[in-house]
Amino acid sequence: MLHASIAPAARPEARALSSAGCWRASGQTRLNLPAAAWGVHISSRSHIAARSSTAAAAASSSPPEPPAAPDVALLPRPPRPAAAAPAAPPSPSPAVAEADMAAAASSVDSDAGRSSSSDDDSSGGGGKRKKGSYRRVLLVVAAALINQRGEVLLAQRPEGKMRQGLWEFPGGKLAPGESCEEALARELLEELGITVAPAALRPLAFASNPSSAARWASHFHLLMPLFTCTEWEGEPRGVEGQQLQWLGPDELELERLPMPPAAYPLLPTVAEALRRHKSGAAAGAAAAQQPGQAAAAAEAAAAAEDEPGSS
Ligand SMILES: Nc1nc2c([nH]c(=O)n2[C@H]2C[C@H](O)[C@@H](COP(=O)(O)OP(=O)(O)OP(=O)(O)O)O2)c(=O)[nH]1
Repeated sequence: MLHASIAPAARPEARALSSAGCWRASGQTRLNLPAAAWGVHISSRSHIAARSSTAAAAASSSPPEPPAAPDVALLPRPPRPAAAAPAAPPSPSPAVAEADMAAAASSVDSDAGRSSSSDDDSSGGGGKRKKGSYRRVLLVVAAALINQRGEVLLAQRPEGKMRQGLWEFPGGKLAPGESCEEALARELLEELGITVAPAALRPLAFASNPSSAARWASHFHLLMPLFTCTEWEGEPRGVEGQQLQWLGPDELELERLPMPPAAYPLLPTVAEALRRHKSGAAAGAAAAQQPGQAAAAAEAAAAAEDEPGSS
């Protein structure tokens, strides 16, 4: 089952998703807490430790009391020992193995309450998910780059990558410690050779779907925030040898290009954003032609920019 949810740019929770990394999967709320928040947990833990040692010192003079129950819900779980390597999927291709390694490098234990990144088709864990275990979330960030003609850029996945040949919104997985915006700015530089300021990325929507491979579907879930971007430095080019194409809203909806699973459900939302972008730009240009209407033109353009999901 695939579905996408629109997260208009102006909604604070959309920004919260991208910056704080908070989501719900398998009935569990997961928090990717900022360092400050972890500091709070650590200090509350130290407090508990201090309380325990005070209690130990007092034990010689008074009968031991049961330790005060900490608010365990607020404490990060201790990291679990590394799990045994899961069974590999049948006959992995070199590309799959490569993706798996990259995924493992950016993976953190989801049981520690943090994000987990692992490629949906390439990570192991076959069979049934252990009852009560967390589903791993593959967090991928992507960009709808919109040019002045109101077209969006699609890139073809290069040879050697999983799902090679499919057309996607440029982007990729987060590296450890990166915010969504930082990861996306890095990916856009690596893949397209363009420089994007993280502040120029505006949340538009997100895709959320289980692994497309049925056997992994109960283990992995792909979550992909999509940002719009209208300002960058440099001319986009396929740094990894990938083909690029700019598409208008109608082409985007009608061409039915082969795409990876999380891209399809986003197409209507992106097409809508392109149309808004174009009509906003046209309104601005028309107003500019009226004598003495330069301010109105600027206002119309600014209003179009501020519209949720517009860029
Ligand atoms: N970038 C991108 N990935 C998508 C889209 N739709 C979709 O299902 N995906 C999936 C395909 C992949 O399984 C995953 C992206 O992983 P990736 O392998 O491209 O990530 P990466 O750039 O970090 O690659 P690597 O360094 O691990 O080789 O997200 C999309 O529109 N854009």
